[in-house]
Amino acid sequence: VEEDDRNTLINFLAKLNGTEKPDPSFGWINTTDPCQGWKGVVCDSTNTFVRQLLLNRSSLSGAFDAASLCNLQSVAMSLTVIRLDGNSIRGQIPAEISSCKSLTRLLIGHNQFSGNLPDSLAGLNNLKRLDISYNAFSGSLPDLARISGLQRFLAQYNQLTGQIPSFDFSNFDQFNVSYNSFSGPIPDLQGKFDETCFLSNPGLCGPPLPKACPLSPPPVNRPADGGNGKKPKGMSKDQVLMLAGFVLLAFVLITLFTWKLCKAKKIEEEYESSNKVASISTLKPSGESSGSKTATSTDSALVSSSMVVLTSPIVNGLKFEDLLRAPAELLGRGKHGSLYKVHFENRMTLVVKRIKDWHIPVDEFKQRMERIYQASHPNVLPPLAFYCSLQEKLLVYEYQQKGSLFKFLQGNHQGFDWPSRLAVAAGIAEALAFMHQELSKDGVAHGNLKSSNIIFNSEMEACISEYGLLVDENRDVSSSVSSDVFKADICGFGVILLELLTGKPVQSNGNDLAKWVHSVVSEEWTAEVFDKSLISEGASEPRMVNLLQVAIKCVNPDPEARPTISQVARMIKTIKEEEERSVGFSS
Ligand SMILES: Nc1ncnc2c1ncn2[C@@H]1O[C@H](COP(=O)(O)OP(=O)(O)OP(=O)(O)O)[C@@H](O)[C@H]1O
Repeated sequence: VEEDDRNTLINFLAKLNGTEKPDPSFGWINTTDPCQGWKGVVCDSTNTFVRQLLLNRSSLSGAFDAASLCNLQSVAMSLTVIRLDGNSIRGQIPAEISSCKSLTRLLIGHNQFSGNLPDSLAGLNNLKRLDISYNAFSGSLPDLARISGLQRFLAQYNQLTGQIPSFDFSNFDQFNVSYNSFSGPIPDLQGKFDETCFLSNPGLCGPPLPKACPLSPPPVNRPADGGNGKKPKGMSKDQVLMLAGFVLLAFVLITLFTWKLCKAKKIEEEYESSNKVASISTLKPSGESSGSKTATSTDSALVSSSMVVLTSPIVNGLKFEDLLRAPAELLGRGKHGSLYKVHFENRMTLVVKRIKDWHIPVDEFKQRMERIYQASHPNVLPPLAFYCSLQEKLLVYEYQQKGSLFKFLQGNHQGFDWPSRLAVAAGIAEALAFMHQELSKDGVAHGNLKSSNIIFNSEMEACISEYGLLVDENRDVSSSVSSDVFKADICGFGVILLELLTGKPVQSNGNDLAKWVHSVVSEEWTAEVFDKSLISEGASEPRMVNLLQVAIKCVNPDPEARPTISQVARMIKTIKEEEERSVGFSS
C-alpha cells in the first residue's frame, strides 16, 4: 500500500476514533505496511491487498469516513469486510460507501449512526450480510432487494419507515426489522421467519403478523413513488370494484397457501424432532449420573445475570433460562463435553457446548472468552455468549448447517478438488497464525484442533471452532510449558493436512494416520497415500508432496522440532501461489 494511501487510512481511523491521530495501540503508522501488524487489518494471502477491516468493539466514537476509505483505489477494489459493530460511531453512512464494490459484509450494528441510509447502498451488489441494527437510522430503506445475493439483513431497533423491500427471502438465513416504524404489507417470506422479526412496527400488516392488510393497497410512501400516496387516476367505479375483488381473492389465496405451508412445516419439524429433542436442562452432561443435580437446573433462577452475551446482534437478550427452556438436540459427546443444538422460536439456532470437568477459576474463564472474542478473525467462529459458574461452563456458538470437515471427508467428497483443499489448508493456517499471534501473551492456544472442529460456514469457508476451550491445568504462562499448547495445535493442524491429502478423516488422535503416512513415505510410495480422487483429477503431485512434507513436519513427535504456525502458513502460501501461477499459466 502506497504511502499516500497509508496516510489516508490513518486519517480514516483517526476520524473513527474522533481524535486527531489514531490511538497508537492500533499500530496504524505510516512507516509500516497495513498488512504488517495494523490491528484489525486482514490482508490476502500474498499480504498485498487489504481484505478486511475488523474494528468491532474497539471503543470508537467518531465518524465513519467511508468516502475517503472507498475512494482509495488500492483498498476499494479488494475490501470485502467492514466490521464496526459494537462501538459508539456517530453520523451518517456516506453515499461513497458504494465505491467499496467488493464488500460482502458490512456490519455496523450497535453504534449511534443516524439519518437516512444512502440509496447507493443498494449498489453494493456483492453484499451478503448487512447489519445496521441498534442505531438511530431513519427514513425509508433503499431498494436493497436489488442485491440479489443478500443472505442476512438485520435492522432491528432503528427508526426506519416506509415499506420493506421485496427481498428474495429464499437465500436468507437471518432477517430482522423489529422495533422500527415500517408500514404496509410484509413481502412474501417464502416460509421463512416468524412474527418476532417484525415486532413493534405498528403500520405493518399481513402474514406472519395476525393483523390483516386493508383490502385497498395502503398508501405508498417510498421515494420511488414520489411519496404522494395518490389514488390512480381515471378508473371507473366498476373497475375499482373489480380491482378490489381481485385483491380480496389474492389475499384469501395467499393466506390459505401460507397457512398450509406453515402446517406442513410444523408437521415436518415435529417429525424431525420426535425422540431427539428435549430441553437442555433435561439433558445431562456426559459422565453425570441421572440422579445427580446439575448446577444448571438448580441455579437458574439466581444466575441469569451471569450469562455473558458477547455479540449481541445475533443473540441479543439471550438469557440463561432461555437456553435451558429451548428445545435442544444432542449433537455429540466428545472427550471434553457435550454439544447441543438449541432451537429458538424466532428460528435462531445455536449450539451450546457444555464443558466437562474444567476446573478453571470463573474470572479466568471470563477473561479468556473475552480475549478470544476480541481477537476476532473471520475464519474463527467466535463465542456468542457464555455462562460460567463453579460447576457449569457453557459456551454458545452460531449453528452452522454445512457441518464439519470431518463429516465432509466421511461422506462422498468426490468434488472436493485440490485447489479447494489447498484453500482450506491455507485459510485455517492463516486464521490459526492470527489467533496464536493475538493470544500468545495470554498462552491461549486452540487446545483441541481436529477436523470435527473445522466447520464450514454458509459460504463454505472453513472456520475454526471451539478455540481455546481447553487449558492445560499445570500450565505456567511464564515458562516454556505454555509453548507446548501451541505446538500441540501444530500437530493437530498437521493431522488435518494429512486428512485433506489422503481424504481419510481420523477417528482417534491422529497418531495412526501419521504413522501410516510416515511408513508409506519412508518406503517411497508417496503417490499411494494421496486421495485417489485427487490423482484422478490430475492434481499436481509435486505440490501435493510439498504439502505432505509440511504435514510431516507438523506431526513430528518432538514438539520442539515442529515449525511455528506462521512458518507453516508461509509454506502453504508458497504452495498455493505456485498452484495459482501454474493454473494461470496453463489457462
Ligand atoms: N457451530 C457448529 N455448527 C454445527 N455443527 C457443529 C458446530 N460445532 C460443532 N459441530 C459438530 O457437532 C458435532 C459434535 O461436536 P463436539 O464438539 O461434541 O465433537 P468433538 O469435537 O468430537 O468433541 P470434543 O470437542 O469434546 O473433543 C461434531 O460433528 C461437530 O463437528
